[in-house]
Amino acid sequence: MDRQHHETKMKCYELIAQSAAHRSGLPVATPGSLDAMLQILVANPHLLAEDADIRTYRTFVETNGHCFADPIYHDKPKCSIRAAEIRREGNQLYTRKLFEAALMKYNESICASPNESQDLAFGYANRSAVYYEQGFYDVALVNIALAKKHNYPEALMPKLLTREANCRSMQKDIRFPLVEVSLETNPKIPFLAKGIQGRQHPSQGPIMVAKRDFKAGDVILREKPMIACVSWENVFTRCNYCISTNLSHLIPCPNCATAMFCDEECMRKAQNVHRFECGVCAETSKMNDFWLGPKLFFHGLALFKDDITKMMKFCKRARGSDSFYNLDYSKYNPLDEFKTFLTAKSRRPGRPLYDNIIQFNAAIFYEIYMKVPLVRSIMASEEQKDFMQQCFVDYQIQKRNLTFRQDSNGHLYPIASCFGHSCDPNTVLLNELGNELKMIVLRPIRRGEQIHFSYGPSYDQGPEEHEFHLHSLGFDCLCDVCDPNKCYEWLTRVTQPSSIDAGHLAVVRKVVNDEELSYADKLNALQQFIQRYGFSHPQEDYAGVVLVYRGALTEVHTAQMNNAMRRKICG
Ligand SMILES: C[S@@+](CC[C@H](N)C(=O)[O-])C[C@H]1O[C@@H](n2cnc3c(N)ncnc32)[C@H](O)[C@@H]1O
Repeated sequence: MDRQHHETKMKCYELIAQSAAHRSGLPVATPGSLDAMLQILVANPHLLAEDADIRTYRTFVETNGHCFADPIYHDKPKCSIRAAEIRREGNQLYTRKLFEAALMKYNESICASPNESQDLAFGYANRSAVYYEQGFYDVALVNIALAKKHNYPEALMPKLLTREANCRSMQKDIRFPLVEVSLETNPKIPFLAKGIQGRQHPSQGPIMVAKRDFKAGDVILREKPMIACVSWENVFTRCNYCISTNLSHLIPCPNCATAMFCDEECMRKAQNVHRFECGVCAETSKMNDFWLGPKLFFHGLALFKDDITKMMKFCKRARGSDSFYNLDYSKYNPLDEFKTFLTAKSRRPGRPLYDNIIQFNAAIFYEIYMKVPLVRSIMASEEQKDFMQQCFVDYQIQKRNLTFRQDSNGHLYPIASCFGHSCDPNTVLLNELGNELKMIVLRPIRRGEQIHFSYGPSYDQGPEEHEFHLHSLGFDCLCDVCDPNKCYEWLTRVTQPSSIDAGHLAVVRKVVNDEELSYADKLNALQQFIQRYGFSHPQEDYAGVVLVYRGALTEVHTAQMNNAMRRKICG
């Protein structure tokens, strides 16, 4: 996905360079794709002109709207016939034992089922069959309960009851190792370890620095997103509110066929923003990479209790903190956080062409959201409409400046965003399955050192892959590996002769490869080694162990997330 984006962008830069030749008659790529947008921009130079403003883009979208929309993405109403059709596609995948793909279809079918229809019950029952087949009996039981609650037909009940009885007899207690480290926390940011401070770096802007030593394995940050949205590919696999990956127990929005939630609580919390997009969710979620600006706008509007005049006044004179790091999260105030979002500073340079695409997208979003009666009723005057569209642009640019890319879903993690990037990071940021980020120390960090993680590029990816990921950063990396003033010294240290005990290294390798040993034992052995030989970083042997440790942490994290999810659903 990332590579595809990168290639598309590169292609467009080439196109721009030869734009004179391309100004007329460019073939339009898949409607709605980034590729298509870039081509349209090149073919319509007035959109790239300096005086092009939100009205220029709005007029263009109003007159040409039909060529941006791909009809498959249009929101469809709930419908029994369609739900049954999608379920049948799921059944075919199930028969071929393509369980994950089958689950996605069952979720889509559940979402398309009219409220209280038997299709809903069939969807849950089929989902239980997948989990039964895979041996996840507790999750299967939750889905059987959902099917029963939603009028599963009496005539078919015996089959479901037999599956239920089988699940109960097979249920086992499954345990995963825990690698929690509890550190004293920052009094103002209770989800960040104490002893980490913001500081200005001459070339990287604000950075985070250790004010005390940290050990390998220390969990220094656990953060939930301020706001998040799922991409089109994930609408039937992730919660629309908290973006947790969740194939097993998503429940549908009662009013649309696109949004799903973990449970009633996520559904309730989502309403602040979802009520503005219910009915156009399919259209908005296909705009990969660009939905966060509008989402932040509606998040803000909800904080002002839908009073657009009040919000406009507030935004004109908003004076917030220049960094989320300075907020007091122990007295969490979403309005202060929103204000900080508006005023926080970042050093990311502007990207002219990319900003044009954001303008273009904002105009398309404007068209889509104005179809929602609630939005139309609030945005009454031209000034209010312009304000909304301008916010879509500004918030998207601001979001891009403040954040880092982790996956294809959109999110804003205020505190994690304060940390810089390094291609030789001393922490790892994990959020494989869920919405919560966890920052874990990979190797000893001494007082005074910068704390960083990788936004994507990492020196161990090999030159070509590393180069590719560096391109997608959107800024020139100045970490120890890439900064021309530092890289020679870094390389010299990599190739220095090993100063670690060969016997100890052999023991660690043996422990890691021993299939009889638990993850907890392996992590323990790795952590002790990494801690003891911290001074040898980045020598090859040492760096190799750190890499293995990073992989093991990721695996254990995934297992923990699965376990946490099972506990959440199964009690
Ligand atoms: C998410 S912010 C990180 C916090 C931050 N320094 C800031 O400006 O808000 C990302 C921005 O930090 C800067 N940055 C982070 N890591 C960097 C690095 N390795 N080299 C150069 N600049 C970096 C870039 O300007 C980037 O756009």
